[in-house]
Amino acid sequence: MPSKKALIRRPSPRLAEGLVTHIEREKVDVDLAVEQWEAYADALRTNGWETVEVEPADDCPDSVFVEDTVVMFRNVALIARSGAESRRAETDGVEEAVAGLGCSVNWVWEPATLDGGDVLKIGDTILAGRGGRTNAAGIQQLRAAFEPLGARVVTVPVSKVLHLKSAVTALPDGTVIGRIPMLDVPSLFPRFLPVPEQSGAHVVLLGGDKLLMAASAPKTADLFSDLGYEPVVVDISEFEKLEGCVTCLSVRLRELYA
Ligand SMILES: NC(=O)NCCC[C@H](N)C(=O)O
Repeated sequence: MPSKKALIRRPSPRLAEGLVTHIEREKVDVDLAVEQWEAYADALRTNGWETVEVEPADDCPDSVFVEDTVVMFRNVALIARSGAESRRAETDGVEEAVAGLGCSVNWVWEPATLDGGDVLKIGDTILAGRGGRTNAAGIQQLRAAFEPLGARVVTVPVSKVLHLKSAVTALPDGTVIGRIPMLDVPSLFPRFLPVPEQSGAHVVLLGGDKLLMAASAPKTADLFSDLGYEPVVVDISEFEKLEGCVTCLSVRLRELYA
């Protein structure tokens, strides 16, 4: 059944200790991050999404990036196993949250690793990034979990950015958006629209023509407006310092069964 719920998770007081892999570390203002997170959650609610808070994980600096902990396909949740060992404890509260919403729950098992940020769904096609956080076994387990439900998993090599979705996301019509220098194999994305800013590669589809996106990509917001979309802009500067983007701060549940 169609549903409009979004999992979110309050930032840890230890957010500033979060992992940084592909960019220089910058000082994170945790109070500002909390304000930005609240504004992000408000933007979801204002646009028709009921937010569901996963129990905070204060000892896990990166726990606000809840997208990495679980992949949803229909009402089935696949609990991830991060390629970053320091992030594995984050899944505990997430299992409870998705089970509480009536999802059927599966797990990624050792030796597989998979971060939700490496999984981009476009209709029933699931693009899976094989990169620093997701290994081949992780992709096999993703396939085993979701292909029997009608998904088709397509693997994409990722080496230049943290996750597949750091490089690309997709517009409501399925057009993949990103910047070519960030892609290992650009030809894997048949309908591709280059965007002028790296953080413009990240959109959360809010429904209809609305695209949630970062304030750091104003030229891309203009481009999307010109194409007939309605950008909903949030400032997430403190999360961007930790290689986060709009997509990683929530998990949308669009087909709950209950
Ligand atoms: N899906 C995402 O893009 N998640 C961002 C995670 C950032 C976090 N500092 C990490 O390195 O795991």
